[in-house]
Order: sequence, then C-alpha cells, then structure tokens
Amino acid sequence: MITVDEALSACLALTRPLEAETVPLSEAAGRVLADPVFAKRDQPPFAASAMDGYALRDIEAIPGRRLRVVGEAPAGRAWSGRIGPGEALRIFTGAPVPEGADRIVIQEDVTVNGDTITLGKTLDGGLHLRPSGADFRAGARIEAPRRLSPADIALAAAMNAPTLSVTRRPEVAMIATGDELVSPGEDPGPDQIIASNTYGLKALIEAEGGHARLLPIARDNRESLETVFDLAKGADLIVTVGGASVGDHDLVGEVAAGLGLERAFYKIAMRPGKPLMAGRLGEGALLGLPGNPVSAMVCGHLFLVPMLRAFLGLPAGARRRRRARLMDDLDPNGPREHYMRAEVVPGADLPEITPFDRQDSSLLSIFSRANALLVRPVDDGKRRMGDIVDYLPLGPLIT
Ligand SMILES: Nc1nc2c(c(=O)[nH]1)N[C@H]1C(S)=C(S)[C@@H](COP(=O)(O)OP(=O)(O)OC[C@H]3O[C@@H](n4cnc5c(N)ncnc54)[C@H](O)[C@@H]3O)O[C@H]1N2
Ligand code: MOO
Repeated sequence: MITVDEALSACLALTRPLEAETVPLSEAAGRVLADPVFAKRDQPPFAASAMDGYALRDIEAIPGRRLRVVGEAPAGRAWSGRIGPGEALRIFTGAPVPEGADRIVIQEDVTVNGDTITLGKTLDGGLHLRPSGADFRAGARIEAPRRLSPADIALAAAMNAPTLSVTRRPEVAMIATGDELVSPGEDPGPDQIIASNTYGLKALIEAEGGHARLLPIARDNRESLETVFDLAKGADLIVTVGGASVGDHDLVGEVAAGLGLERAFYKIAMRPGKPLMAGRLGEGALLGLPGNPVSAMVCGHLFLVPMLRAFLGLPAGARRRRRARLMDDLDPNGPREHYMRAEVVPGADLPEITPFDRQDSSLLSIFSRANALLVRPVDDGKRRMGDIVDYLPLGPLIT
C-alpha cells in the first residue's frame, strides 16, 4: 500500500492543464481565468466627483463664502468651462470635475439662493474627488490562472472585457456500480439501496468547476461494466464508484485492465478509502473510488478535487492542514492515515475539534453534519483531550 501523499502525486501525474476557451463575461463567474485580462482604459477615465454637490476651488472652501453657480454637470455629461474665483459648478456623483476645481462641497453643506450658494458654517474636510486612474490605469491586469470571483467579474467588466479566456471545464464521466443500486426517485427492491455518492461527487465536481456526466448504473457483470465504460469515452476523467475491493463481484479493476488501463496504483494506506485505484485509460485518467458513501466522498475531497484543479491549471497540491484543540480522548491509530469525520467550532486560542463517535464509512448522516476531517497520522499514539491535532476543513468553516 502506498501513502496518501504518494497516491495524490500519482493522481496529479495523470492530469494535464486543459486548453482555454472564450466565454462571455456574464458566464465566466467561477471559471478559471486562463489568460490575463488587460484594462483598455483608466478608471475613472477623468477626475470624477464622489458626491452630489458643488465643484469649486479648495482655497475658497471657507464657511459662509458666497459663490456664483456657473453651470451644471450630471454624470455622463461634462461641463466644458473652467471654474474661476468666486465660481462653483453644480455637480453630481460620477460627473467629470471641471478644470480649475479641486474640491467638491456636498450639497448638505450649502444654502442655495437663485444662482448663488452660501457655504455652511462647518464643512467636512473631504475633497470628494476621485482622480483619473484612481481605481486602475490602462494596461493594468487581472493575473491568470485565477478562479473568477464575483468581484473579478465586476473588475473585468470595468476594464471593458466583454469576453474572457477561461480553461475548459474538465469533463468527468461518473459510473456507479452495483446490482444493489437504483437511482434516487426509483422504486428500490427489498435488497436494494439508493445510489447516493455519485450525486454528492457530482456536486463536488461542479462546485470545483468541472462538468460531471452521470452515466447509467453499471451492474456487477463484465458486459454491463464494459457497456458503461464505452459511454464514458472522451471524458478527461472517468470516476467509478464501488466494485473496487476484493469481493467476487468487485470487477472494476479487472474490466478496466481489459480495456487497457495503465494502473498507477491500487490500495492506499488511508481510512476510509483503502481500495482507491487510479491509472491512465486511453486519452483520459481513471479514478476508481471505493463504494462506501463516506469513503467515496472523502476520496473526492482528497484526490478528485486536486485532480480537477490540476486540469484547470490551478495550484493543486495537498490541501493545507489546520490545527485545532482535541476535545476528546482517542485510541492509538493503526497503519492507515485516518480521516475522521469531526465538528470544528471556534475556541479561545485554537478552534476546538470533536470527532463523531460513529466513524463507519457508510454513515452519510454523520458526514453531512461534519465540517472537518480530523487527520490522524499512520501509527499515531493515544491522544488526550487538549492535544493539538491537524484537520482539513470541509466546506465553509466557522473559525
Ligand atoms: N474482505 C474485504 N472486504 C472489504 C475490504 C477488504 O479489504 N477486504 N475493504 C472494505 C473497504 S475498506 C471498503 S471501502 C469497501 C469498498 O468496496 P467496493 O469499492 O468494492 O464497494 P462495493 O462493495 O461496491 O460497495 C461498498 C458499499 O458501498 C455501497 N455503495 C456502492 N456504491 C454506492 C453508491 N453509488 N451509492 C451508495 N452506496 C454505494 C454498497 O452497497 C456497499 O454497501 O469494501 C470493504 N470490504
Ligand atoms: O477504506 Mo473503507 O473506505 O474503510 O470504508
């Protein structure tokens, strides 16, 4: 059995950064930027007013001063003259500040009387001007690769980029295997259960920016598996679930080998997830996950997510572990790195972590309550309440 780190390196070696495609800006959120975005102009392109009020010369911003209003500039329409001594321009937020003016006095600090204004007794200290290029200059860049956040989309729009070059979504074909499985919504027989983990994995894949295709459930025989493998052709990554262990009906490895799988590894020193398998199949990669729902999901977080990031051209090493204070005693760990389902809450100095009592790899109800995986090294000794341990956050974290 190889270690978790060795298995991750082998998985990453099966990936390659995918090519770029051009998408409209409005569809680019969450995608991975493949080429930098360049600003085509300064923003703002002119010195702009930050407030509704009056543009004037700062040296004349004296309480009680009377000034003559010489014109008006709404946003989108500059006033072309120059502000001289004793003059002010009615101006609105976002409008170009006229030459000669270097301060905006907000309208709340002004009394209007026909064509003249009188400045109030107290004026706030702000100039309320946005110099041209204050946000960014022409030529400024959004660097790639980068997963595009809503803020990035707004910035790219402001830079006047109507389309963006993003990495193609990795195509993932997903095969659930087992005679006992039916799809959600179907009527299971008395000996059957509902296929669950492929749906959880699809959600994980799509949250990471991949595109997952759920293929029909493959039955526990060679013909059925071969038929469904055939449907998976063309995918960047084929993910199988189940049929990975040593039972008489665990045929995935055998069938994949018959189809030309170049196996990178099979079985890793990890709990849950021991019967993990990976290799190269045709042009794509294959990741064979164990069938137990929690094993499949934990392997999804540890191996599938980094593989997707590598396909997307993002940094894709092992996820950074965090530290927490253990809130329970733990027996010594065995020869497999253990990823225990746990709950992390904020603590005084460090977050506090409590593993769930029941750790069986079939318990999705526990997994859905967990917000962390407590990581126990191979052959870790007994641990006491108060010890500091490593964990990986699952989803949004409350620290
Ligand atoms: N003699 C041994 N038996 C087992 C070993 C072992 O080393 N020696 N390893 C155990 C471990 S650890 C795991 S994990 C499982 C993995 O087995 P498989 O990958 O072959 O998975 P299956 O046998 O097909 O299924 C296991 C379990 O999960 C359920 N399952 C499968 N697919 C789905 C799905 N898509 N959605 C929901 N549930 C699913 C299936 O019904 C089984 O209950 O093997 C142990 N056995
Ligand atoms: O490795 Mo299995 O995944 O312990 O349940």
